[in-house]
Amino acid sequence: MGSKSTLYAPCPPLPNVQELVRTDPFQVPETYIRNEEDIAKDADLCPHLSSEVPIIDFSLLSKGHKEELRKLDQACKEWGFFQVVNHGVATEVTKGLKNAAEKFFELPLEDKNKIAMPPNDIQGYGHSHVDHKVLDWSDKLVLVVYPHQYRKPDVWPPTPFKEAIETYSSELRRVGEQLLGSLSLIMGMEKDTLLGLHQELVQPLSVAYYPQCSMPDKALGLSAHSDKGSLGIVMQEDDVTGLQIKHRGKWVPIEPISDAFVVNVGDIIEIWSNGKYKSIEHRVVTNESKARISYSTFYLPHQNVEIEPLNQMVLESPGSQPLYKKVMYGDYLKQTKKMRSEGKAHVIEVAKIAT
Ligand SMILES: O=C(O)CCC(=O)C(=O)O
Ligand SMILES: [Fe+2]
Repeated sequence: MGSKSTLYAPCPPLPNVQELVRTDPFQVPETYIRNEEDIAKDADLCPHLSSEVPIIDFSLLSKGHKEELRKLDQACKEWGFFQVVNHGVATEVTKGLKNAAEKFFELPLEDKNKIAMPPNDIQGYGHSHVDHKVLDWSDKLVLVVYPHQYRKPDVWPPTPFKEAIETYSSELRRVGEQLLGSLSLIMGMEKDTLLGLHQELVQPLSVAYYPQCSMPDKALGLSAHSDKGSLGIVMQEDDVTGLQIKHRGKWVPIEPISDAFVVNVGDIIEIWSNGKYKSIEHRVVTNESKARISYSTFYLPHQNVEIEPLNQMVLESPGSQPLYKKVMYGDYLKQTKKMRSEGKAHVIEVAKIAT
């Protein structure tokens, strides 16, 4: 016995936030309240810049239209975020997922907990454990959908939610691969290069439920972070704004556009592009009167892939020097997970070369 067993004792599960609100809509436990300093920084909110977040026509992009590719390059350089329209995913598919998810979150907790995330795991319904920061005002269902062999059938919901996830994710695989193709082109490579560099395109889906919150300025639905994969695609609901991105030191809300997806550059594209394309900090704020559900698809490389700035991106950058060290993707994930830093300081600490 002794210290080792204490260290590895399973962490107690975090509270279910939806249930907290159901039992008392006005309670916000201390563990969710941000520190004063952080809250004071919210004066940097800039809603009027929302209309400037780039919008890209996916169907033109897929056909290789020069102007759309130029817009993509600009969006990834200046914003790290953009919305895509005309993505070709049928409304029945997106609606199908939204309807099924809404029904799932309405179930009693004991039913939802039939697919609870086991301790020390990242798949299933609940929260992956965090021991170092203010808690997020949300519950999540996280599933690795592709490749098939990473699936954990015990934490998948039953039909019809299961089918809706399958259908949506297979469509999103096509959209993600196509976007990686367009990114390869604007990085001066063959269309299939970035996809190939993943060795295996790992694709998790995170369905997040952000309950209403009686203290929206004190608790965040999701604290500031950057995504650790190559790309992320978020489907938002039409009627609740929550996602905000850091643009030139200010928080800019991403206003939902009906039938659009929000796409963002992750840390790995930032490293591959030697910092030309930016993995931007983002967060989700809470809403006093409405719950919000979001659907985030992530694309990640195989954990044994060595990530480093690509040659031609180094050559075209000022000074022609790599700005990031070589790091194995699995190690990158492990190291960044251990870190207590907020936001995207982990990219700097783990991969960036001091200049
Ligand atoms: O809920 C959202 O809009 C964004 C979620 C997100 O950024 C994430 O899960 O990494
Ligand atoms: Fe994110």
